[in-house]
Amino acid sequence: MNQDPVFPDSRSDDKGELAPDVARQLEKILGRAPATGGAPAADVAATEAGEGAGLPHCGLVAIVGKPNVGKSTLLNALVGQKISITSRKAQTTRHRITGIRSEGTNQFVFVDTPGFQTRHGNALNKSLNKAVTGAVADVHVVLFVVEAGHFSLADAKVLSLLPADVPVLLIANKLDNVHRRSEIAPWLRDMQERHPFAEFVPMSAKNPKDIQRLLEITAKYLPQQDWWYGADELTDKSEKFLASEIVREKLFRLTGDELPYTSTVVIDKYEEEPGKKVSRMVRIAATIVVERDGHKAMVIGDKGERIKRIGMEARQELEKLMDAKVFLELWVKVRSGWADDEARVRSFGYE
Ligand SMILES: Nc1nc2c(ncn2[C@@H]2O[C@H](COP(=O)(O)OP(=O)(O)OP(=O)(O)O)[C@@H](O)[C@H]2O)c(=O)[nH]1
Repeated sequence: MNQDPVFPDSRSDDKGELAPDVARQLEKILGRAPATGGAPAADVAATEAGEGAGLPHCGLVAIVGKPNVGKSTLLNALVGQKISITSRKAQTTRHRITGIRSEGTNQFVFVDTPGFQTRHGNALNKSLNKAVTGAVADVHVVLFVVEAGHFSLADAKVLSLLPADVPVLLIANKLDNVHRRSEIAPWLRDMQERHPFAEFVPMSAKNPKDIQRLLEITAKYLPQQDWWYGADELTDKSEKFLASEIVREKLFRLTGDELPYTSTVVIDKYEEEPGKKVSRMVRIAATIVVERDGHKAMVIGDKGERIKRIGMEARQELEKLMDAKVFLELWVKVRSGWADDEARVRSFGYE
């Protein structure tokens, strides 16, 4: 029998009461040929678009869900390497990029959505909700992760924050924990009442075939546009990227709420040389760009105390992450009207 690896024993589920689009989704999942069934991600995007085969697609993908549903596991599997950085201060950027996957003609840029990620129950409070919703509003697709067969109040809270005009894929994760697969169809029926999900993806983040299938499904929602990052970003360029992210994290953490989020960090120099006593030595020069003189004074602090501390903490963390001796030189510059996007592009060395 042509068994599906995701739904091995649910081919005869009654789908009669499912809405046609959900039934189609389910049909796709149940009827999918095992193992070899998936077209390459690039082809999927091109086919669904009907045209533009071979043209680049690139977009922002947010992974959201209550704690412990498997978001980090999913992100790491989708990106293919562990690069997620955590920050204690939420909303240091509108989009904290947690990973990039470039495959075929598609570039998936995964972004963190501050507030959704926290372990603390009180995080979904009112003041945070606004920022959370804002951060999700301009992504191209949202992966809303729940545990297959479950839907709690905490899941409902996260779902209620999602904007209506962004496609949301329901990721029913940990399918391997569901022993009676036949119960999934009625559960999906229930789920379709809760939100107009664009797709239903029962899967396991620990199953590489499911991850590949999810990439193919997600690819359909990436707009046709040039890639924002090099194909090798987060491999050989990743450390430069990490350096700017870590300086930025320390900057915002040590200035509290005083500094506007438009302040940014640009890496001016990133040089690696073989060390004499250690195997690697990295010299980094970075500029913290702020909008006003007052902000500059704030970053520098009394007798330079604050910038020293930012530099020291960033250096220590970078040394641990890179397993190298790091020399970090920090500068502060005032530039008003500094646009966030321009800064981001420059900080990655793409001008
Ligand atoms: N059985 C099973 N366990 C999974 C799967 N995906 C994740 N897990 C486990 O679920 C637990 C939580 O996973 P995380 O990836 O840390 O979840 P998270 O949503 O990032 O959690 P927070 O950081 O608390 O928000 C871990 O023990 C994972 O190993 C899956 O597909 N199947």
